[in-house]
Amino acid sequence: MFKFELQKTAKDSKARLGKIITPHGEIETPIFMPVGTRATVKTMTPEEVKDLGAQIILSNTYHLFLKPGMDIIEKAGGLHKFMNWDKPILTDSGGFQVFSLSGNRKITEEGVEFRSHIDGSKKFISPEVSIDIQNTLGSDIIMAFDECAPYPSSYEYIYDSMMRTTRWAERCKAHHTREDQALFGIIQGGMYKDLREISAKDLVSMDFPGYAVGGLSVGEPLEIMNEVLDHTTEFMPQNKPRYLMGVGSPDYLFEAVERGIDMADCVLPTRIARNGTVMTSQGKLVIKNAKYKEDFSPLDPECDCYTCRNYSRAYMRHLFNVDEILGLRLATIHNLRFLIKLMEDIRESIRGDYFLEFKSDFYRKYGYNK
Ligand SMILES: Nc1nc(=O)c2cc3nc(NCCN4CCCCC4)[nH]c3cc2[nH]1
Ligand SMILES: [Zn+2]
Repeated sequence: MFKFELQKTAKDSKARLGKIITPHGEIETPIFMPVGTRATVKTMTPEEVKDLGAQIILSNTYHLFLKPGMDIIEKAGGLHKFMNWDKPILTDSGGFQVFSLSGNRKITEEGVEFRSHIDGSKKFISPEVSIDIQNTLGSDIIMAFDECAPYPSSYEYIYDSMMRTTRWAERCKAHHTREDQALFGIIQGGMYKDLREISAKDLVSMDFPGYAVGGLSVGEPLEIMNEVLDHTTEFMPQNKPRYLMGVGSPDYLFEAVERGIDMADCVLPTRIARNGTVMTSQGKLVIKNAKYKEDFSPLDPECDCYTCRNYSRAYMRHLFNVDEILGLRLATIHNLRFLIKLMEDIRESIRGDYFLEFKSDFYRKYGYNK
């Protein structure tokens, strides 16, 4: 039902090629996963997401639990049917969202009491509740219920939080029964290398089919993320997928792949698209800038997406200037294609043993002065 095949590891970095096999299809790694938090990749139809080359999308337990609620999704026959997406889906467990979205919440050993960010009503999620929700959603890869501690946090806080997350992971594993879903453990430990090692070893001993590195991309400098990540992947099994949560700009993706990460997700490309910022091979571009008023070239001359093949920067600037919905869609198509294509090129560079050269060429053109 769920399998990971490690196909190649680079000689001069920890970058690797792999393939994940799930009941809804195969996923070539390294992979970027578009986010469809509330059962839609915002402004895109599933067919458009597929045409962009997306192999798997992400959705969120927390949001779907609140709206439309599990009753409706159950009656719809699960999330795939409900949203008309027949490829793999990964669902996050609600841990991050509860801690980052709802204001007041109470964490106990049992779980987390919080108020819905929609109507303020009292809600409760525990490891068992999170697993039950994800079982109902029917996603192919589900995540353990964890606490993503804020940055910065004290050593003591991270230690207690990480140990509780490990106890919650045990409860998730004990409660999860669906054979056709792969439950990933999530490694915590903040920015403390010794705690990352403890968390990784404890979770690896529970033998999950895959592991995520949580608690990163929470505002820490990229250098710190890199250091913590480089250390953490040392304790993650070679033969299982490694998923870095919440990462989605070109540099973060390159740095993560270089340190042995296979999967990543982020709302960034779709979110910045909706406010008119697009990623191009020459760096980011804010389309509302007056300098594009009469620029009839495509967003990115090197891009093969529908938007770049059919529309100009001047037209895109016009659409954003007059708040036309088409602008949101065309910019989203471009940004998603840009990252999906980047991951295709990264996979090709690992296959051909030129990943590090590809990375430095890309950084130079994109304007990263690293
Ligand atoms: N269950 C769970 N556990 C985590 O530790 C976690 C850690 C995460 N870190 C992020 N970062 C997202 C950063 N993102 C950047 C672009 C704007 C919106 C926020 N997402 C995460 C999701 C996560 N989910
Ligand atoms: Zn494009």
